Formats: sequence, structure tokens, C-alpha cells
Amino acid sequence: MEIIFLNEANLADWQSKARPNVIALGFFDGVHKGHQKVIGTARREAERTGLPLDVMSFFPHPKTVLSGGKVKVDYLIPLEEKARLLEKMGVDRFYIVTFTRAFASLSPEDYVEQYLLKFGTVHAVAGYDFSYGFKGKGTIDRLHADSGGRIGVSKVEKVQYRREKISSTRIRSAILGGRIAEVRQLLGRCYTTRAEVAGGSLSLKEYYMLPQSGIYDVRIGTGSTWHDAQIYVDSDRQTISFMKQCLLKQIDQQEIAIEWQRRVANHSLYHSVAQ
Ligand SMILES: Cc1cc2nc3c(=O)[nH]c(=O)nc-3n(C[C@H](O)[C@H](O)[C@H](O)COP(=O)(O)O)c2cc1C
Ligand SMILES: Nc1ncnc2c1ncn2[C@@H]1O[C@H](COP(=O)(O)OP(=O)(O)OP(=O)(O)O)[C@@H](O)[C@H]1O
Repeated sequence: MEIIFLNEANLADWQSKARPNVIALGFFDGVHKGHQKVIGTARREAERTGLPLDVMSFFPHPKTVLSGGKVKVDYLIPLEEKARLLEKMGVDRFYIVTFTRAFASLSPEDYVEQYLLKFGTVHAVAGYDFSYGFKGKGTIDRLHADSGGRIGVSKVEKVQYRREKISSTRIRSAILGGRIAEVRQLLGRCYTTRAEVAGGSLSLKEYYMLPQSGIYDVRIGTGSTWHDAQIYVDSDRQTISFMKQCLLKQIDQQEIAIEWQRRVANHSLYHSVAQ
């Protein structure tokens, strides 16, 4: 999979490398079950037509840019992790458009012209609530018309869990609430973060979220094996530590994966046990 960072400076160059494609559109933080349906729909269309499958996403989050940095988005996963997941789903090119105020001011028609038609898009897939162009005025229902009838469009209907839309926002609040079992249902897999182990302490890497304070059953991945463990989270201090230190020696100075399985106790219980 090719990863391409698009900006005003290299836009014309990439337009000149256009080839016909099917593309999935959206931010895709977390690559949850709703996103999987969008990308899966695009993949089937790519297979049917024999065209490459591309994804176009944005960075930083539009909310952060449009608020002038005032709104901070807690990302679920960093770009590298999004790229790993997209590659596993069969994506050929992953475009990441640098989201700036200038980009946000493009009219819906100009976005479609400059970023889809000039990139060779034959068919675009997005969810029922995808929006694009100045003030988000472009909607999936008008994308076909905005392309002058040249781009075929598939709209993915709302994917729900317990009668509510699955969204990145909902997953963020479930993580902050320690509702790890729900997070697993929404993502379609366990939430997995990466951390560094140095001198006996654990630190989460950037662009992952720390669940609510408490004790969690986790699996620790070292690249070669998985170990069952328990982790204590203090979300006020933003720290994580192992309940038993024995694993720490084996994995010192390594980058590990933490697969969050379930929350087994809350903060206060830990303190009464520890005292
Ligand atoms: C060309 C373009 C311009 C946009 N301009 C705005 C804007 O002016 N205001 C806004 O709130 N969002 C704007 N957006 C953001 C979209 O409304 C939407 O949040 C973004 O495309 C991510 O889509 P998703 O959240 O459905 O994945 C723009 C998006 C694109 C692609
Ligand atoms: N539950 C869902 N059902 C169908 N399509 C979805 C769903 N969630 C997102 N999509 C689509 O997936 C693409 C990426 O969406 P986006 O990244 O905005 O997801 P989101 O989870 O709704 O995020 P946020 O919570 O920040 O609004 C868009 O085309 C969007 O319409």
C-alpha cells in the first residue's frame, strides 16, 4: 500500500499520476464497524470493476483546524495504525490530505473536481452522513451531481449497535467511561494501543487514548508472543502500570502492544486493596 500525504504543493504532481480508481471517503479514526462497512463496500466495487481501491482521509481533524486549535480531538489511533489496518483490508493507495482552512474553503464542486475527478475516481463510497466542501455543504446525495454525472456513488446506510450509530465519538466516550466491552463491540475487535517500556515504567504512545482509571485484564504483545497481564490505569495522572512487576523485566526497553480485554475493578477498589 502506498501512503500519500497530499498538500497544495504536491497536488498537481499527484493529479498527473492519476489512474482510474474506486475510493472510500472519510476521516476513519479507529476504523470501526461503520468504517469497515464503507471500506468493504468500496472493496467489493473495486473487485467487481477490476480497479484499484483507494482511501482518502484528512489530517489533522477538521474540528481542530476549524476551531483554530481550540478543540482538541483525542485520536483513537495514530496514522501509522490506521495505515496498517487499511492495508490489511486491501487498500492500494491511502491519501491523507493536509486539512487546512484553505482546503476547507473549497466549494463542494471544486473538491470533487480537484481531489476526485483529477485523481481518476470512477466510483466513490461514503457513509450516509459524509460531508465535504465549504461548511460541509456537500453531501453524499449530491456527489454524483457535483461530478457532472461522471462519478458513480455508493451510500452506506447507518451501522448501529444497540440502536445507536457507531461512531468514533461514541468510542472515545466509551473508552473514557471504561466501557471496554462496548468498545470491543463498536470496533469489531479489542482496542489495542502501543506503549514503550523504559526503566520499569510504561508510557502510552501518542495518539492513543487511555481508558478510565481502574484495573484491566489485558494481553501484552511483544511481537513474538502474547502474555496475559493486569494493568492499573490512573487516568488523572495519565499513568499505567503493571499489577505484578514480573513481566516488566522481560520486556524492558521494548515497544509493546496492549490489547484491552476487560475492566475488572475501579480505582477506589484498587486503593483499598493496596493499603
Ligand atoms: C473539501 C472539504 C472541505 C470541508 N470544509 C468544511 C467546512 O468548511 N466546515 C466544516 O465543518 N467541515 C468541513 N469539512 C469537513 C467535513 O464536513 C467532514 O467532517 C470531513 O470530510 C470528514 O468526514 P467524516 O467526518 O464523515 O469522515 C470539509 C471537508 C472537505 C473534504
Ligand atoms: N455507523 C456508520 N454507518 C455508516 N457509515 C458510517 C458510520 N460511521 C461512519 N461512517 C462513514 O464512514 C466515513 C468516515 O466517517 P467518520 O470518520 O466521520 O466517522 P464517525 O465515526 O462518524 O466520526 P465522528 O464521531 O468524528 O463523527 C464517512 O463516510 C462516514 O459517513
